[in-house]
Amino acid sequence: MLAKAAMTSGYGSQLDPLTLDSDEHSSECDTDSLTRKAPTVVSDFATSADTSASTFKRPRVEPAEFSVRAHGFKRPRQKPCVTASGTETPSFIPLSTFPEVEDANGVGDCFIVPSPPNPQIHSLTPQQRLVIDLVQKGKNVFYSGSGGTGKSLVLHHIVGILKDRFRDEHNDRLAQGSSCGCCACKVAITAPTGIAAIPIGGTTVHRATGIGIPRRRQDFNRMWNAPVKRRWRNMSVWIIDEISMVSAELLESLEQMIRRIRTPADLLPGVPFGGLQVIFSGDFFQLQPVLEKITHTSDDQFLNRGLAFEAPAWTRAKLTPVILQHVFRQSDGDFVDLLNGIRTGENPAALEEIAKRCSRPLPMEAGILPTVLYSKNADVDKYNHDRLRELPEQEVVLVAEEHIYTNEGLKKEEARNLALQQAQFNQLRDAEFWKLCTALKELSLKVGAQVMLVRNLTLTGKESDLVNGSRGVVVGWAFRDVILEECRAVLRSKQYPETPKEVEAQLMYDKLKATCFNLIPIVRFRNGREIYCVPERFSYEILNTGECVRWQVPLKLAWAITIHKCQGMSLDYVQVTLKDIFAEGQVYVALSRARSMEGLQVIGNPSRGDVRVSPKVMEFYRALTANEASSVCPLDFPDVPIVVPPEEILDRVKASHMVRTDASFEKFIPKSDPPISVTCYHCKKQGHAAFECRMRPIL
Ligand SMILES: Nc1ncnc2c1ncn2[C@@H]1O[C@H](COP(=O)(O)OP(=O)(O)OP(=O)(O)O)[C@@H](O)[C@H]1O
Repeated sequence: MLAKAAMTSGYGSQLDPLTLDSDEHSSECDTDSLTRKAPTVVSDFATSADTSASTFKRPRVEPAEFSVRAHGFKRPRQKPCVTASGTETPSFIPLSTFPEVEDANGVGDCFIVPSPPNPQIHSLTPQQRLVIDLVQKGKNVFYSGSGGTGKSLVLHHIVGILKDRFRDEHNDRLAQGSSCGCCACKVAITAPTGIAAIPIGGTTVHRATGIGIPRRRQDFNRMWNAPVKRRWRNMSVWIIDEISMVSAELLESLEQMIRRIRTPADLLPGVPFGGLQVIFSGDFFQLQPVLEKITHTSDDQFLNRGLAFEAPAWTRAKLTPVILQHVFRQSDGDFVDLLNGIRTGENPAALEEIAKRCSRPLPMEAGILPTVLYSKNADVDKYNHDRLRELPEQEVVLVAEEHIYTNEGLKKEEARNLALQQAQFNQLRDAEFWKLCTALKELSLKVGAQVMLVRNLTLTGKESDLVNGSRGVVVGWAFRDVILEECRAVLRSKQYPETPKEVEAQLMYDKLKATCFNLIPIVRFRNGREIYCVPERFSYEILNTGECVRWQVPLKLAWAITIHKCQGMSLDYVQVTLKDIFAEGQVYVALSRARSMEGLQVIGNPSRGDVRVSPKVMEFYRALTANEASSVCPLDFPDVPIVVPPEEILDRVKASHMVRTDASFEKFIPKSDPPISVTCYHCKKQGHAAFECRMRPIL
């Protein structure tokens, strides 16, 4: 029994026996608590077959009169796996047996690097190429541009190039000794939020640096934790996407810590970022970091203040800036100009103009309503919930199939081995992935539900026009058996080279056979295309530990989402509710998701006063484009107080020619040039020998 499946087994018990697949998975599905009548198969349902470009007929089942809460079933494997309680024996399924990780993230000891997009699909603009050239030359780069200029696309190319620069293969043994040269160990791909990190195959800045959610500046000392320290000493390149959401205080504190970790004590203060190549991508006109609420007034409190370019570390990094100019998301030049006027604050009246032109209700196209954007979570949840409830159809809850694969197998029946497996299992079980994965653990759908893809689909083995953010509507349900049979019929006459229809059938067949989902939603997209939306594999690997896998239908309800969640998305059919706007850049982020004015509706009578742009950001970009020094002064942050283990202090003390001044061995005075003011105390509170060491600001 697979471990994660065991964790969700409560849902695996509601499968209708009538819908069981005849293959080997079926026997594993419990059938005890389902109370429903047999669904009827309506074989000729496809009402929109005329508009569908699909190669498959879509026989539909009517889920009426039954309560379905099924599909995420325990999947049998050849080998048993450890449970949450550790009562079963763990399985060893080498990661190499799995297909390439599609949305893996760097966590734990290492980073998994995603495959780059096919470079032939897009020809890059000269500016996009320039960014890549600079990266290849080893420069520190900050590249920016308005929404839709291809920042994320360039990032994927950069990752591909770095993958070529460093070895592909991870060396476990060397990694222990801190010098594995594989790309995963050498490149930290990060973003400030999980939502932004997952699509680039990265991890959050907080997780990569091991700082968690810092409340006090002292919390940055978590970076001295041995594996984190080792990782950052070994790292060569640090990528931060959506840099606009990283605060100056965070960047400054991390830079200080990374520099100290990477610089031998006798060479302090060292070079910026300890010599790491840094690549920052983002648009400061978009969403900004959320300021911590001040709960108490302590000197040590971490407040997440300022924008990244206000950090002294930003100046020290000597970044080469590149501004991408060509907007790809929207093809209508007029719309691009209006959006840019709102983005930079130069033409706030553009908001009124867009609102006027886009105030009419959007027609329902192919049964699809536009996605509604709200600024607040509560509005979104309520809206989606209400809309789903209003639908008269039977609700079906698709429960994800989840698995944990630990790296450590049952090679030896040793207690140590089992303990390691348990530790790996615990780490995987607690991974952020389960919370942040874009595929939901439980997806409630009804016929008529407005949905959105949460991943790009490769239906015929190539990139399709159905991408993350594509809008659709659930038009029916199909039985797994029926789809499998259809696939078999197509594949029976398979020849080489395969036709797109055969590739599609094979991919669909494989995905269905890999899971136990017995009802598959049929979704019609805005372009009229109608598909079986079969489960996809979402995975997350922690190097040297194992892999978390979630199989789920790649959809989410899309009547509404928050503006913060939509940063980075392209939406083809969107209704923006401009009320309760509370952040700078929020109006621009909301409107610039739309691919065209035809697909945009604005609600709420906004006025030019609703356009809020930070004067600091305006000045920053003005100076950048004019190639002048910005008048925005770096903020002044006190240096991070360092609490390091004694051996670190002692190394530093020795290397900095510090002398002990008292017999109790608790206080040191440095004699170094440049002078570093260090005071070390025995840490009695923590009950072990640690020292607090205050260093003077190193600039
Ligand atoms: N050189 C190019 N040729 C063709 N299409 C491109 C090119 N660069 C980007 N695009 C397309 O433009 C769209 C927007 O790109 P992307 O999401 O990378 O923009 P972005 O700058 O990251 O946007 P945002 O700031 O809103 O996150 C995508 O569909 C992408 O494929």
